Amino acid sequence: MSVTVRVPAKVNVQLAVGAARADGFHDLANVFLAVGLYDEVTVTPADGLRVTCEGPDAALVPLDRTNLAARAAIALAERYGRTPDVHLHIAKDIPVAGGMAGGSADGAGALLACDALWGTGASRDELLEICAELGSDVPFSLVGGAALGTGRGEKLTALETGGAFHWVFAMADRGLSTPAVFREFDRLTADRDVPEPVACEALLDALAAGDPDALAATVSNDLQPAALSLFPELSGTLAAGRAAGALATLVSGSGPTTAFLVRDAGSAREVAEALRASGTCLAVRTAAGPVPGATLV
Ligand SMILES: C[C@@](CO)(OP(=O)(O)O)[C@H](O)COP(=O)(O)OP(=O)(O)OC[C@H]1O[C@@H](n2ccc(N)nc2=O)[C@H](O)[C@@H]1O
Ligand SMILES: Nc1ncnc2c1ncn2[C@@H]1O[C@H](COP(=O)(O)OP(=O)(O)O)[C@@H](O)[C@H]1O
Repeated sequence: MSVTVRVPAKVNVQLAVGAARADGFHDLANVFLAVGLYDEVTVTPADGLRVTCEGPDAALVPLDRTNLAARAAIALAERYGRTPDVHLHIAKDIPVAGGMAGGSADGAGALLACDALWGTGASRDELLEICAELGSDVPFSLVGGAALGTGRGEKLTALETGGAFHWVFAMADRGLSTPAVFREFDRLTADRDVPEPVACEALLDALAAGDPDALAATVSNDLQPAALSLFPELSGTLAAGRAAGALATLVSGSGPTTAFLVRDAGSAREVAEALRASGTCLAVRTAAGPVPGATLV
């Protein structure tokens, strides 16, 4: 018997970053939107713990116990006093190290799949607690939709959305390390006071209204200067998307995937085509959000 869970990628429509905390993390006002690009995690009983992965980026995914899917299975097994004897197979469509929370998606997916397979009866809150131990973005991968993440991003408040937002995503030819981007943020802000991160009211209103123009006017990412500093070529991709008529252009989270907000599915196809022709990125995808979080299929 196998259990499969489908989990979406995310884009951060607002990422406000505070000063580094004593534990090395940064307080955030992180407005997540789950978008329709998915990984699937299938869990099957086995003699021991094994991870396999398929997909265009599969070679970049660790298959040992550092894989977030493996860590999720181990964490749940430990809590329920069992051994994580499962084969975890990841069908990966979310770019790796791209700022779209692919690893977090696999962690949340494996957790939900193992929970269903083992019938642990864990409550939603218990699952969310394990997610937060696995990584700052993992709780959001479980819940999906749209949410404000505070603390290091793990404390979630669901947000209302008035409709679907359409996006084009441009994938880069290499990844960026999330800790390295936060370190670069610290370096770039070393000579000034970094304000407490707060969610932008106008942005929350734009989400609630389902208004892409209002959302475009309010999106922001405090990690963008750091990502561009480490990966300057991304400014060419952003410029190509802007020239193609995107309503807003931004780096997704810590990057290097770039995100382009557009008005509708037709504009998404046009901007995607122009980005492909620009030669400024490796691959281009379209997706809309919000979509539900980790879901049994
Ligand atoms: C930046 C964001 C935005 O959503 O996502 P990505 O763009 O990487 O997908 C997240 O904050 C990434 O979350 P996640 O990838 O789960 O990070 P974690 O495993 O918790 O932490 C990895 C490292 O990132 C840094 N980190 C992460 C979160 C945070 N609030 N402050 C930090 O300083 C720390 O250096 C930490 O050691
Ligand atoms: N299941 C997984 N899928 C992808 N990367 C993983 C996974 N488990 C661990 N990793 C590690 O996490 C790093 C960050 O991956 P990912 O979550 O895709 O990016 P991001 O944090 O930018 O959204 C990868 O470079 C990889 O070494």
